[in-house]
Amino acid sequence: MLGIDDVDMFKGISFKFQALGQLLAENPVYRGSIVLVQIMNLPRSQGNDTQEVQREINEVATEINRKYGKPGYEPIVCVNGPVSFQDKVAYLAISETVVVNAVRDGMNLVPYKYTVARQGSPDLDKALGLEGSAPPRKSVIIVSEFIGCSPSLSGAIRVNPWDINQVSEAMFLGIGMPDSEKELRHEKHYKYVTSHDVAYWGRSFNQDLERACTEHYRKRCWGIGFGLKSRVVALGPDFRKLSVEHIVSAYNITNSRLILLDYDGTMMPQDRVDKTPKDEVLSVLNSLCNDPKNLVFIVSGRGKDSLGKWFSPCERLGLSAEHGYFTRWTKSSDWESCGLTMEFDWRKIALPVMEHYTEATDGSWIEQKESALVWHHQDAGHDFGSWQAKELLDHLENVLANDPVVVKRGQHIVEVNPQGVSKGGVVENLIETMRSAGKPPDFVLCIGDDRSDEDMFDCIASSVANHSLPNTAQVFACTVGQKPSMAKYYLNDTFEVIKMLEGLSEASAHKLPKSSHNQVSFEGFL
Ligand SMILES: O=P(O)(O)OC[C@H]1O[C@H](O[C@H]2O[C@H](CO)[C@@H](O)[C@H](O)[C@H]2O)[C@H](O)[C@@H](O)[C@@H]1O
Repeated sequence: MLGIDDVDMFKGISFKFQALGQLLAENPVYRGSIVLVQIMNLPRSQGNDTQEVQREINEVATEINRKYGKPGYEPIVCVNGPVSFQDKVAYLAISETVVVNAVRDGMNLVPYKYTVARQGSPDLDKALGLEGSAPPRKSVIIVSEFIGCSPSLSGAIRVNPWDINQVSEAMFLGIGMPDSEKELRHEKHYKYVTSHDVAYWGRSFNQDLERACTEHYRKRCWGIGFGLKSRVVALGPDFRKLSVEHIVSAYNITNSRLILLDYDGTMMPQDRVDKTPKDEVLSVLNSLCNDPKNLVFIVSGRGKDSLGKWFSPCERLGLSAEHGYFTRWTKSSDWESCGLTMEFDWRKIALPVMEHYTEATDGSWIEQKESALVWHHQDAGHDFGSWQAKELLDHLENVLANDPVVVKRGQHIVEVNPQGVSKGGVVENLIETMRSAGKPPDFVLCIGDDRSDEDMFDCIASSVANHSLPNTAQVFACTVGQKPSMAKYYLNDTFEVIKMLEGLSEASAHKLPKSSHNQVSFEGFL
């Protein structure tokens, strides 16, 4: 076995020695045959800490050699640098295993150099006396999970360098590994190293740079917010504030309007504790619903019971709950479920993971909806909650990789939804229903603040592109707050949203003949 490291406190050299000690303690059969050659490059600095590391390394090596060595055999051979390039190549080429056990490091090229050296060359074969009969190439890499090259070494045995047991087991595994497996692992690494050469990295870096520059010139940067909340966002040149005059004039000339409104963060401020809609909200929704040219839907991630209760004063309002898992066309109609066949076995996997994060994150909690599971962290510490949410998202994506679900972040939430259920699907269905009824929408207003609402904007953009909407349709996809979004328009907050909707309802009120207040519901119309 071989190690090549600088002598510094991050390289985990003494941990590596301790792991070898444990291996020899547990497997006396290896005493006399296993040798770890540790090449120690000269330290790059000469501080007290380096001397301390050197002292510790020597102590551990001496102790292990005393315990498990015998005349003519030392399990640990330290080669103090500098060691010439040729000598290093020679060591690399003949070592069965390389161990890179740093607790922190940059890229660390030792495993790549080892792979190339083990692949050899005709000259090396000649030097090793293998000319003409070169056997298949094989190698074993034991690598710390905390160093830059680790993710690119898919055939390596990855270890936590702090865990002496694990490193020792990895050595045991490497030593006993069948040659055929060593060959396969070697082949993987060699392919990677030879295809990801300097020219490859140069090209991909250049491509990234070009992509970033294109975006940079296409977008405009804005400084937004104050104090700790200030940030710079890059926004498309067409992204602009939704002007009430503009939308009202489009509204006035159209006859089949689809109005889609998210709830939390759009109609209801995120920070309000009582989520019941205010009277002014119910009133504006009712007057929009009263215009026979309008189909108005609340499209929310909320459950059907809350939405049903909150919007009970709105007879003609359509509700889409749990991101479209449930739909109710009017107050008097029944809730319909989305019709997809669902299996919910994934809950048994997702729930314990969420519970684990809830336990570890004070203030967080789990919401169990009929179709989805949601982990909330609004009341947890701001930074810690966001950090945990990122971790949880990764964790859930990993454990649910083979399940029919989508894991998403929202405002202070991580949500697991069944695949195929999204707000985008709701929009698609509504447009299709209006088209089938001979009333394709010539006006679409869609407002939302969150990532799940981006699915609606995406669907609207596709409907324009594939002509599901008439060419002349007036389309207003609007996000709440200035931030990168697929929407072309923004309004700053829920207050502006309600004001704008009031503008539309006034426009309706001016046009409506008095008798229209007795019109039929959209359920009948569609
Ligand atoms: O689609 P929306 O109408 O925007 O609903 C999305 C989620 O709303 C609810 O969560 C939100 O309110 C919580 C307080 O009641 C708050 O803690 C959280 O941060 C908000 O995202 C709801 O509980 C979720 O199930 C919805 O998906």
